This record gives sequence, structure tokens and C-alpha cells, in this order.
Amino acid sequence: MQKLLIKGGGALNGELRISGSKNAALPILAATLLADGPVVVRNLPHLQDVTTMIELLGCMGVTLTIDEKLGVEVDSRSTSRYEAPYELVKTMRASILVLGPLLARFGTARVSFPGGCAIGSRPVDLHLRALEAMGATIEVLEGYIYAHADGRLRGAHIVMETVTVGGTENAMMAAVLAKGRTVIENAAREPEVVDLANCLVAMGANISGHGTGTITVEGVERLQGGEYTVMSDRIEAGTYLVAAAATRGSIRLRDVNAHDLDSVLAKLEQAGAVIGSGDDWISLDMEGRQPRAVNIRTAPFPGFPTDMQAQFTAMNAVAQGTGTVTETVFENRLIQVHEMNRMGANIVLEGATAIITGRDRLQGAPVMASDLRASASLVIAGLVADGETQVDRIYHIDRGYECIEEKLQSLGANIRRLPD
Ligand SMILES: CC(=O)N[C@H]1[C@@H](OP(=O)(O)OP(=O)(O)OC[C@H]2O[C@@H](n3ccc(=O)[nH]c3=O)[C@H](O)[C@@H]2O)O[C@H](CO)[C@@H](O)[C@@H]1O
Ligand SMILES: C=C(OP(=O)(O)O)C(=O)O
Repeated sequence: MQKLLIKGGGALNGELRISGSKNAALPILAATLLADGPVVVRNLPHLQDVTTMIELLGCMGVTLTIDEKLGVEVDSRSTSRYEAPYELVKTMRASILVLGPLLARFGTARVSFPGGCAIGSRPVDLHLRALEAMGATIEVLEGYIYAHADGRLRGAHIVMETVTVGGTENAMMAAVLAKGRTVIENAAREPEVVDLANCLVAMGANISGHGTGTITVEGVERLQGGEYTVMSDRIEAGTYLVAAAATRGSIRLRDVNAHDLDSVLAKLEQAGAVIGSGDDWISLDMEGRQPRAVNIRTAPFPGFPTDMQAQFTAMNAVAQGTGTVTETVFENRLIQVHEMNRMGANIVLEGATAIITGRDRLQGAPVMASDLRASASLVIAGLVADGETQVDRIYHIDRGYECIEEKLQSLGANIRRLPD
């Protein structure tokens, strides 16, 4: 298995371009199943998860034309299989996002049950309930979700019991071709949900209220093809900002929207960073100072993103004072703590809260990645550790960070990939 070898020490300094967002690209690719014509998707990040989604569409008979410069053209008029097999779903839970589009467009879908993963049990009951409210019949048999609709789905009034990003996306995608109006209450307000809605609107959908807790969809008979540019990855951006802060460096990010990162930037300012931002850039300067520890509590957008808490755990581990990180979205997402303690961090776990007392530096050690963001946090820990850190199982990182070692090298980090 490939590993990342990091020799910690220096501050990160320099400028980076932020890639397209994984969590927007995946539902947008799934949404191309709804269009009655080719859709060109631009700014797709080069990530394992995006490759998996493209492979999944390919398995269904969708025609894909990949042009490195122009993006990917997806034509779902050739779709001939309406299923997502276990072999692909097990490597990427977001495969569940094809369920709503398949059902709405073709009236049938067979999608492997995604199951849990390292960070929690992650049920999809709310996705299924929303589709049932729109008239779908759903059965779970031998690990697969079988969904069927007699004719068009019907608009419905859906109140989400919990804020769910994927559940909101599946319901919204199903609703665009349903007969009548769908109202989704307690909808997720994440920027990626808004990006998906904007893409659907560009294809002819009638959606309003995206970005608020109530999304209204007036169903239309068909969506046409078109072109869409995926938003930039706020979590990738946040990760590099935290890495720069933890190493006491200075960084400027291009092609990024600062408003998507308000809660993260506020915490970085509390930690002592000087933040600047413009239309499509963010800068952070620690001016060589040790960060101050901050308290984090994760929550759905506009709250502090769960996908950024592990990185802040790493920063707190080398900060002045004691900070807490409380995870409220997933039940088991503080896995990074055990590996960081092996690197000399002082972190005590109390239920869903990590209490982190900062040290001046950590010590390099061999560590194991357990999920995507925990892996990123171990890379940050490696950058602020004396000696060598080897991060194993980095296939997790490759799901969500484009060219992570090249990007970090361009900021002055001593990091390289060790082959299998
Ligand atoms: C591909 C993608 O976009 N992934 C993101 C998406 O995941 P994902 O869409 O899977 O996360 P959700 O927002 O659905 O999950 C939030 C919470 O709701 C629970 N839940 C969800 C659905 C459901 O039917 N029943 C239920 O109980 C989950 O177990 C979790 O505790 O949002 C998460 C929360 O911001 C992020 O961490 C992930 O990076
Ligand atoms: C948890 C994440 O992704 P996924 O929902 O695809 O597992 C993530 O991006 O941090």
C-alpha cells in the first residue's frame, strides 16, 4: 500500500489553486442522469471518488467523453442499466446519490445499500423516506435497495428529521422531474447543495430556496443538457489554511470563495491568523507565531463543518493553551486522536469531545489513516513533527485531495509518496 513520508519542520509558504469540490462534483455527476441531452461538467477535481462516479455512470451505459481541458461530457440518453453495484458503492458511499435521479428519470433503480464507514453508521433512511413520500415503492433485499415508481413521482411535503446533505440532494434530484410541487423542510444549506441546485436550474429545473432550510421544487417534464462549472472545494481550501496556520506559515489560495468558509476563517482568526480575502482568494498569515488553541463544535452549515474538525485537532495539538473539539454530526469521528497521541500529542477523549493541550512540537511516527479527513489531519501533524512521519493507507486521502503531495511541496513541505 502506498504511504506518504513527511519530514516535518518548516513553515508552509506560498500560493495554491484550489480544485473543484468533491462533494459538489459527485451529486452533479449523478444529476446528469436526469438530463435529456449531453451535460458538460467543468472543474471536476482529479480524485479517486470522481473516477469512481464516472465508472459508475459508465457501468449504467451512460456515454462519457473526457477532455482534460474542457471537462467531461455526460450523455445519459444511452443509459441501459439502472443499478449501482456493491463493488463500487463499497468504495464510495456517495454512489447512493444515483438513486433519486434513476428513479425520477427511469422509474426504477437497484442500488447497493451503502452501509456505515469508519466515521459512523451513516444510515440512508431519510433518503428512502423522502422518495417514498413522492410515491416510490422501496424494498431492501440482499443488501440492495430496489426502488420503483409507477409513472412520474409526485411532489410531496418532506420534513427531514435530521439535516442531511445527501438526503436533501437525493430528494431534490428526484423532485425536479416529479409531478407537482415538492417542499423540503429542514433541508441542508451546505454550499454543495446550492451548487447542485444551481446546476439543476441550469438544466431547466425549477428550484427556489436552496441555501435556506426550505427548498421548493416545481417539477418539470424534462431537463435538457447544458454546461456547468463545479464550485471550488471549501474543505480542501480549509485544510491548506489550517496546515499553514499550524506550521506558522503564510499562504494565499486562489479560486476559492471565502463566504463558504466563514465559520472556519473565524476560528483561524481566533487562533491568531491574519486573514485577508477577495472575490476569489483567501490569504492567511501566522507571522511566525504559534497558534492559540480554539474550541470547535461541529454543526450543519452555516455551523462549523465536521469535515474540518480533524484538521483543527492537529492545529490545537501544537497550539498555545487547551482547546476542545466536539463532534456532533457523526458518532465516531475523532479517530485521529489516537494516532496523534502516538505522535506525542496531549489529547484526552471525553465522549464526543477531544480535549487538546498544545505542545510546542509533535514527534514523527508511523501512523495509519482511517478516513479521508483524519488522514489529512495526520499529514498536518506530520508537518509539525520533528523527524519522519509515515502515513499509511493513503488511499483515503486520494479520495478527496488532488495531488496533495505536489501541492504541499509547492508550499515548501518535505513530503513524498512511497510506492507500494
Ligand atoms: C459526499 C458528501 O457530500 N459527503 C458529505 C455529506 O455526507 P452525507 O450526505 O452522507 O452526510 P449527512 O448530512 O447525510 O449526514 C448527517 C447526519 O445525518 C445522519 N443521517 C443521514 C441520512 C439519513 O438518511 N439518516 C441519517 O440519520 C448521518 O448518519 C449523520 O449523522 O455531508 C456530511 C456532513 O456535512 C459530510 O461530512 C460529508 O463529507
Ligand atoms: C466524509 C466525507 O466524504 P464521504 O461522505 O464521501 O464519505 C468527507 O468528504 O469528509
